[in-house]
Amino acid sequence: MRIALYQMEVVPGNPHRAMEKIEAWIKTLSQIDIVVLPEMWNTSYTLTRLHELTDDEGEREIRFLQKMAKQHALHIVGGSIAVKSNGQHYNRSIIIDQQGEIIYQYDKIHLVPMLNEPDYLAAGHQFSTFELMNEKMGIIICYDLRFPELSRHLALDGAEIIYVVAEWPMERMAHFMALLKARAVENQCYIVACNTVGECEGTQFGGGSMIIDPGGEVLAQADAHEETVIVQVDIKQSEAIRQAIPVFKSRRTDLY
Ligand SMILES: O=C(O)CCC(=O)C(=O)O
Repeated sequence: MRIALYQMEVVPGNPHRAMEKIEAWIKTLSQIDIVVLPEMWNTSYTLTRLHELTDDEGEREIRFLQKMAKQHALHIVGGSIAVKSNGQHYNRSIIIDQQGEIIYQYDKIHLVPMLNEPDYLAAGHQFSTFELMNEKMGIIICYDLRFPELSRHLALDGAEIIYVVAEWPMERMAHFMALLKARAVENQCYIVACNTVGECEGTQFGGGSMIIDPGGEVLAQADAHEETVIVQVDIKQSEAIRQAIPVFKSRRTDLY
C-alpha cells in the first residue's frame, strides 16, 4: 500500500485555487494507492467568511475529489473541508474510494478553542472506523489528537492506520510530534499525519507531516515547507508488534 501525503501550503479563503493546487499535485504522482490531504484545505481558518465560502454539504469539493479519484484511480483521504449543513458549519473529513464512492464522512468532534472553532463551527457527534483496500482505518482531525480515548476506540475497533489531518500551528509543534508518536506506540498502529504549512490570519502552520509505524519508528517526515511525503506501508506490522508487546491483551478493563 503506497500512501502519498500532501503537506500543502494553505490557500486562505480560496476553495477554487485550493482545488487547482490539489489537481496539479495529484498529476505529479505515480504508483500511489492512497492520497491524504490536510485539514480545512478549502478555506483554511477564514472562519468569519465561511457563510460565503462553503458549499452545501461540501458538494463542490466532493464532486472534485470524486473526479480526481476516478480519473487517477486513487483512494482519497480528503483531509477535511469546511462545509455548510442545516444552517451550521462543520469541519468535515471525507473518504472517497477509487470508484468515486464516498465511503465515510466524519465531523470533527473536538473543536479547537485556540483557533476559535467553537464560535463558528458545530461539533460532530459520532465516529467509527472505515475500510479502504480491505483494511480497517480511522481518521481524526487535528485537536482530536489530544484526546487519546478517540484513537484508542478506533484501534480497539480494528484500525490498522489512523490518519491525523491537521492545520497544527508552528508554535505547538513539539506537542504535535510527541502526541503522534504516543498514539502510534500506545495503539500499535500506523499513524499517517498530514499537516499544512503557510499562514492564515496570523497563525503560522508548522508542517512536520509524518508516517509512523506501529513500533513507533518515524518512516518519513516533512520539514516546514510545502512537500510530498510518500511511504510504502506494510499493514501486517501491527499484528507482529501486538503479538510481541501484547498491551491490548494486558489492558485491565475490569479496573478502567
Ligand atoms: O491542539 C493544538 O495545539 C492545535 C489544534 C488545531 O490547530 C486544530 O485543531 O486545528
